Amino acid sequence: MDKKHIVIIGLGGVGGYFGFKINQVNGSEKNFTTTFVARGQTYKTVKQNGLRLLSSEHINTVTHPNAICETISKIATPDLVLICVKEYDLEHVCQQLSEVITPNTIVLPIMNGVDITDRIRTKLPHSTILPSCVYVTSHIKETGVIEQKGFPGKLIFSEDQEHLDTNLDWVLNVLKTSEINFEFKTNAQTDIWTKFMFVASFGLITAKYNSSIGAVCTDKKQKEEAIKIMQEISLIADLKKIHLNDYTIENLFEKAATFPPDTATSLQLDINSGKDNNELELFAGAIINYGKIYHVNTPCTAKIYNDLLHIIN
Ligand SMILES: NC(=O)C1=CN([C@@H]2O[C@H](COP(=O)(O)OP(=O)(O)OC[C@H]3O[C@@H](n4cnc5c(N)ncnc54)[C@H](OP(=O)(O)O)[C@@H]3O)[C@@H](O)[C@H]2O)C=CC1
Ligand SMILES: CC(C)(CO)C(=O)C(=O)O
Repeated sequence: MDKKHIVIIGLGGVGGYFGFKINQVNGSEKNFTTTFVARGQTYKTVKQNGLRLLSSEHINTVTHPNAICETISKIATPDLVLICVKEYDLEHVCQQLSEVITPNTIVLPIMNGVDITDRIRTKLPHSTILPSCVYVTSHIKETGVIEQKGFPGKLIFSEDQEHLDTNLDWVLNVLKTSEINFEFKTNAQTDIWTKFMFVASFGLITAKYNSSIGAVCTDKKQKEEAIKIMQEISLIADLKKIHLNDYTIENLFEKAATFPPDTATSLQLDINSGKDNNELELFAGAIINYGKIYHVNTPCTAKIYNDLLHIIN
């Protein structure tokens, strides 16, 4: 049987972490073929030196893929594509992917956001797309070097309700042999919205105060603002018939307490480092838009959205 071809697009915090794990096990067992897609200096550095992951989970810190491409157009017959980019790059990635995928390619986005699967489906209408969410604390330490801190990253994903006949056994097997901490579900919508509630509230507040997950848990003002954002999201989720439990907000603060207290969020890092792009629209923009659609007032999110626009501009 032909070896499966696994492609990881984006070697940042998330793609670098999960891509490293998948590739490292492949390095020793060679059960499948891996291609990394990276651009610019990341492409050059990883091509030359391999991908480095600094993590307490791995003693060997370097891994070399079977192939590395600078553009998606160079990928041939992928069986599984992990999309690990920021949301502002998603449209472009999907556009390019539409030229190279086969009818059997499975797409697994590993990103934040509640509408990622729908957005990919508009560009790749015939593909199997696995809805997911992820908890991990990892970032680009320097070009080609990813640093991961705290507990092992956790991926939660589900089958595609529109492609229930797609065989996912081999995908689950790849994740298992790669020692990736994952949960596979029939439906992951509740998990995706719970994660959204977590990252949108902690992301927006840490970005506004340039603080940390620990500070949002302990500072009275930051915690109150985070809770208000969570309540706004919870009202929207209710109207969308996404069933969050009565203790979700409490549980999310318990979850936050399991992160190293000084953990920064990805939104905070992007906004406070003055990057040209950030995921403010994915978080605050989405809450405000859903609020308009479902007639839910979102004053706290709107205020922080405006505060952050001032910081950015
Ligand atoms: N980091 C974290 O701890 C967590 C992040 N997330 C979410 O995961 C997603 C990914 O985030 P993260 O990994 O942190 O983002 P990063 O910015 O660290 O990495 C994204 C990478 O994708 C690359 N990229 C973008 N477009 C392309 C392309 N067309 N071809 C090749 N490479 C491309 C970027 O390249 P370049 O460097 O050239 O811009 C960048 O290196 C986001 O939605 C984020 O919110 C979720 C949980 C935790
Ligand atoms: C909050 C965190 C670190 C949890 O995984 C995250 O998703 C992000 O910063 O994007």
